[in-house]
Amino acid sequence: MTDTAANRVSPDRPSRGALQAELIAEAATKRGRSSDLRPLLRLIPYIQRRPIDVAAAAIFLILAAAATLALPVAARALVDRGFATATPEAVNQWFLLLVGVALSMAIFAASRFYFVTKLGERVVADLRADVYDRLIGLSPSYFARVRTGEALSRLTVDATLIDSLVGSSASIAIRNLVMLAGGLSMMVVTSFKLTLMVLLIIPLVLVPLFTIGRRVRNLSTSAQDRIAEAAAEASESLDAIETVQAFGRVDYVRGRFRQAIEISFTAARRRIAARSVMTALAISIVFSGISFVLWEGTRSVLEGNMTPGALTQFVILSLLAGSGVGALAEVWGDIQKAAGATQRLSEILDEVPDIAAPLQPKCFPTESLGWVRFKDVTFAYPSDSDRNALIGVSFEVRPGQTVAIVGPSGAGKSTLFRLLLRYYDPSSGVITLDSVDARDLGPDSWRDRFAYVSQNPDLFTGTAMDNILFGNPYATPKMAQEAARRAEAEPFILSRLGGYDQAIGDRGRALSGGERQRLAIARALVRDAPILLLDEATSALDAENERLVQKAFDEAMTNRTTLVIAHRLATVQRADWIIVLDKGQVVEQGTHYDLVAKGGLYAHLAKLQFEPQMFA
Ligand SMILES: Nc1ncnc2c1ncn2[C@@H]1O[C@H](COP(=O)(O)OP(=O)(O)OP(=O)(O)O)[C@@H](O)[C@H]1O
Repeated sequence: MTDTAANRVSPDRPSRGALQAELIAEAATKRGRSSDLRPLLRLIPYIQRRPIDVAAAAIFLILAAAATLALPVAARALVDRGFATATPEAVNQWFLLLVGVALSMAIFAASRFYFVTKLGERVVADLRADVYDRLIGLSPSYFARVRTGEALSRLTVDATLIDSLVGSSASIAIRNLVMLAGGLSMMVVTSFKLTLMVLLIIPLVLVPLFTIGRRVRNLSTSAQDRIAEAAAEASESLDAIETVQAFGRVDYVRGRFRQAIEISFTAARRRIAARSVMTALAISIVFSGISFVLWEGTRSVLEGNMTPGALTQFVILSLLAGSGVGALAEVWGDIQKAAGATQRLSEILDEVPDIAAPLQPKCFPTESLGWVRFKDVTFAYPSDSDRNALIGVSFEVRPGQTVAIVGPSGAGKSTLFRLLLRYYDPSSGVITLDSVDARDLGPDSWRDRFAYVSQNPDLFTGTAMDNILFGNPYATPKMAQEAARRAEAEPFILSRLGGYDQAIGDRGRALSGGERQRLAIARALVRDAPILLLDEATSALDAENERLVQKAFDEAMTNRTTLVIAHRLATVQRADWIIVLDKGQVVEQGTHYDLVAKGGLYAHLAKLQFEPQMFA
């Protein structure tokens, strides 16, 4: 981790990671469950990829359970033989055996914990990576349906739930199942009658405990919600403190906060009361049960039907079995939650990208001309399939030409770029580059031939050099510097940022609009792609920045086929050809002077949009 200001935390505050973990854990408690456990089958291939860990986990699971079950046997031997023979040596021996059993239990349990938890972390790491691989390859139409926040929360919260399942709940469940099966069989062997009694008592103990347990859980969620509401109330009024004070509503706000606090206190009191009842019930039922079995057992010992050691063994075994049932019931909820989480992650894994490579993708000719053609292209966004955003659009951009696309807002200019970058494919019609149909290629090889500068370019946290090389990971630092020079970005990189290797801050937010755009032009230049797509910023830059960006654009356009969504007079005047879009259709095309002379939509737009610039 680099030592940036954002990462430095004061020692008495939780770190960013700790806060994040807390938020994720809180969100996880509120996630829904699924009574259908089938989605969990989806995890099997991930588990199968780690056979050694699975084998080690299984072996230590069984060994740890066996060692735990050996403990009551050792206790029995100690009581029956140790006490009976009563020689100090025998007692020493039996205690040594007991310590030996306990020690091996410790080693097996630790190894089981290590392998099972490691397996869980591994499975979740693999699953997370797969989900992210899938997400980043999906087309923007997916993110029009599913909010980015939702996708991210699946990647964090749901993956955490699966983590806790594979890394702990599953291990608890399997361990307790093994113990329960082993414990019960040993109990039957030790005393069939007492086992029957225990089997009757266990549900008597557990049913009321679970009923109240569920109520306590619901009450504690509702108490947390009330606290969150009170906190939101406080934060809203503190944010608006000036308004609160200006309107003399301080007492009113105090009253409301007090009320919110009281409500949350009442919720908390209910939870505490339910918990107290549960504690009392738990202690009384469990101990009555134990006493009853002990009473019956002691009578058997007195009648000579059982040795004291066998009774000791039986009591320990039944405690182990009882806690096994309790643990199983407790993790049942986690297992259902993890099934829900796996289901949500599987939905992402099953998502098929809209744009996929054909089975037998074609290749571009090695020598790229940069010749773009739209042939009768019609397109509707999947989220708005009744309305065509482009209708029968045909035009061509010949190698090396600069073509400006103009049109009123909503005309379809950006949509045209989105089709060129293959975020979507046309509903009908064909887009070709150097005579190759876009649909005959994989999206990556198609996009390789394009460099794109958007209106408001995304930059990444990192250095200026990282950001330029993002355009082309194969470029050398020297090529990146050359690109920055041509994009007029070098002066501010050296002076304001302090060099190529200096961080540009959180996503370059501290850079001005012009600086961001010049860095983005450098990123596009280093890509050295045959087609350049430029989306001129509509927001006004100051005169100096405007001049620099324009120079950078001019440099980028030289010797390259360029399509530019134009907002400036200088750009349209310099373009070889202008395409005028309106309501998704090409309504005019020609040169600036032809189109002005024609007196159509372009002439009108030029008057409204460009002319003021002539006098600026
Ligand atoms: N993701 C989307 N889903 C549905 N409709 C969309 C989507 N994006 C754009 N549209 C619609 O498609 C039409 C064309 O939009 P587009 O963004 O291409 O216009 P534009 O010419 O670039 O406008 P502007 O100059 O304001 O950016 C508009 O009617 C718009 O509402």
